[in-house]
Amino acid sequence: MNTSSNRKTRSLFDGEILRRASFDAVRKLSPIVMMRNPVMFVVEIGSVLTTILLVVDGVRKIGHFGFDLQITLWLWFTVLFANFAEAMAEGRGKAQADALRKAKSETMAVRIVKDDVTEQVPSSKLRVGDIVRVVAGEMIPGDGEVIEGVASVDESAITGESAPVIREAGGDRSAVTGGTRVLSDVIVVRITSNPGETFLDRMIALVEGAERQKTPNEIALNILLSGLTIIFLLAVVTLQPFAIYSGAPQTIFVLISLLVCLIPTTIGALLSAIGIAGMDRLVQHNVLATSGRAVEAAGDVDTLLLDKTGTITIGNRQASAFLPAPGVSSAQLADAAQLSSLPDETPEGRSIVVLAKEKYDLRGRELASLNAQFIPFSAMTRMSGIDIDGRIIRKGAVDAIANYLEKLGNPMPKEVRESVEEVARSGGTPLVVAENNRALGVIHLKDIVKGGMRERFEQLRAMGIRTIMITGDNPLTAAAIAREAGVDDFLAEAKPKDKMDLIRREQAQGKLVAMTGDGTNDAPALAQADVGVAMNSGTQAAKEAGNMVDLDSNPTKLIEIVAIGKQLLMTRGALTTFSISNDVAKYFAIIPAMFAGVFPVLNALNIMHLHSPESAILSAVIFNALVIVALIPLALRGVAYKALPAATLLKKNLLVYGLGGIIVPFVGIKLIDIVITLVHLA
Ligand SMILES: Nc1ncnc2c1ncn2[C@@H]1O[C@H](COP(=O)(O)OP(=O)(O)OP(=O)(O)O)[C@@H](O)[C@H]1O
Ligand SMILES: [K+]
Ligand SMILES: [Mg+2]
Repeated sequence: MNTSSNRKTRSLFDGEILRRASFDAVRKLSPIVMMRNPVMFVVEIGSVLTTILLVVDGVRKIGHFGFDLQITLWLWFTVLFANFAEAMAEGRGKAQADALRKAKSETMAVRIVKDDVTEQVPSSKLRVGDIVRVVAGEMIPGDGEVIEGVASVDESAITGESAPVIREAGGDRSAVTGGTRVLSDVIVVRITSNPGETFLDRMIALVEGAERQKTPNEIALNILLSGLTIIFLLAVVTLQPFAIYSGAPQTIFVLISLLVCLIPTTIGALLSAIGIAGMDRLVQHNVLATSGRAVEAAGDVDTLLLDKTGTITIGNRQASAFLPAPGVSSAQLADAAQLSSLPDETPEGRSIVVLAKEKYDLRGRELASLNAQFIPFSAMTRMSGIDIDGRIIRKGAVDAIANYLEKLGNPMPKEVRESVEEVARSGGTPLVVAENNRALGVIHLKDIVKGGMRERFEQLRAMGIRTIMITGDNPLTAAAIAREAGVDDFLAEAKPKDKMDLIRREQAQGKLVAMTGDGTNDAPALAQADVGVAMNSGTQAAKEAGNMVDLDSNPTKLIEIVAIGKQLLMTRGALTTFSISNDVAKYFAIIPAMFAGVFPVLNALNIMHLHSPESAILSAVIFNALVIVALIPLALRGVAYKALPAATLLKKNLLVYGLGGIIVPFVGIKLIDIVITLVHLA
């Protein structure tokens, strides 16, 4: 199955989506659903009232049936058009959710009971903590973390990308997703989510919009719109006594028409569609956002933090050379490096074992037979090692080993520092190896910067966003990579907490911070950031901490995310402006129509020269409904975004949507008036 073809080719106005949205528009008439949208709920109540009155008047044979019927119908259309807009926005996500459900097929899993004992269980029976073995050709039965082995995996079911990806134990590429397929080799996976709570389940709920919550901005705007609605409701209600007093009592149909024309129905109808369409645009870019608030925050981001390994660089750090200290042979260094790396399940550790084997013909040793204690790597200590037969071997980041040796009273020799600098200047990661209290030399870990980084960072700069690389690596390596990738600034030798503290400092200055990362050591920072984008290739912890996951694992995806966020904010602003200003014209259509009979001077307001009072009111109501439909494409696609200063954009939008909002209805209402007059005469 290929969801990406679905994702990328299904147009916004696909026939099937239109059909489904038409049904949904009717379904959404339920008052329980409508109540979430106060402006449109008022229109619905108005429609119900006019419908009842229409029947009562019909039975009693009073009123202008033709006019009243048309008003009633157009009021219902107004509500339906609003529902249709929302349903259209949900449409593409729903279609995508259907496709994803197909990937959720039941498979049989091989669960490891203990050591060599395995059993077959259906994937739906797997629970958190279960260990399963998956071999080439099989479907991965649930979300989990690879704890043993390396494999290439086809993740197209969720990413739509057909190129296989590497998933391996130990490093930052250890997370696997249920429903994806192992293409080669064997991996052992620890299951990390229960059935019904998997990534695929969450992804389905997300694209379908089932979990969508209103953002604080939307809630604030809704309150403002409700306030306006109440004010206009009071105005219309108090108008009637005045109208009766002046000898021109108005029918309920006319009063409700006036109310509906005055309240901000355009934005009320499109607000939710704008938000959903923004989230959907992200999905089209292979980004899953768990919070709408994060999408809005993305529109205002000032600072972007990225980790180095696996985000800016490919992240497959491989040992490429041993640089021994004076008086130490290469073989001796390789031996110690290999020994300390035998139980080290990180990609770095495994590559050291391989290099030692290749270069110095050191045999892979059987660890179990040796009486050894392993010290695993952690981002806190930035070291790993082994205690074996009285030998204490450590390897790790330069400053970590330097401190360690310092404490043992034997500082790192100058020659080792020189090797370190040589490796670091080339952008490689130097790992220093120490045995007992002595530095044996340096391992050169090679990594490469991903393609196209420099151009993308330049784009971010043009958008006014400052990029900072943060890494646990040493300052020299960091500087080399920062220069090559073209980031604005960097922070080296950072522990997980330092990453988080840097974000806090930026936020304390009132800045909105985005963070992109993949490792467990990035998780606290991803959680602290306003926009936390985890790479899909990253660890489970990183994916859970962030509020977005990039299925393409592309660190510069933030460019698109920011553009989509800005576009969302601008679209909402533009349509709010348009909505409020386009209600002005309707005032000029309806008020003269209501009172021209008793106050001929009000005819001066009838600048559109509408045919009759009835056609004037009807035209305004029809325009009010049709403008919703006319603006659906804009609400769904978003207003065009260009990387211009905020003030310029604001000025331009006020001109287009504010002034446009005042002029367009005058023309529109006049045209509708001409058409209905012609139809009546015919
Ligand atoms: N298996 C290992 N054993 C010992 N030291 C290691 C091992 N792996 C990495 N290191 C050292 O620890 C440092 C910190 O690693 P960490 O994973 O925290 O950050 P990083 O991957 O270098 O950077 P980033 O945060 O950008 O991903 C590395 O730069 C390296 O010097
Ligand atoms: K209106
Ligand atoms: Mg990392």
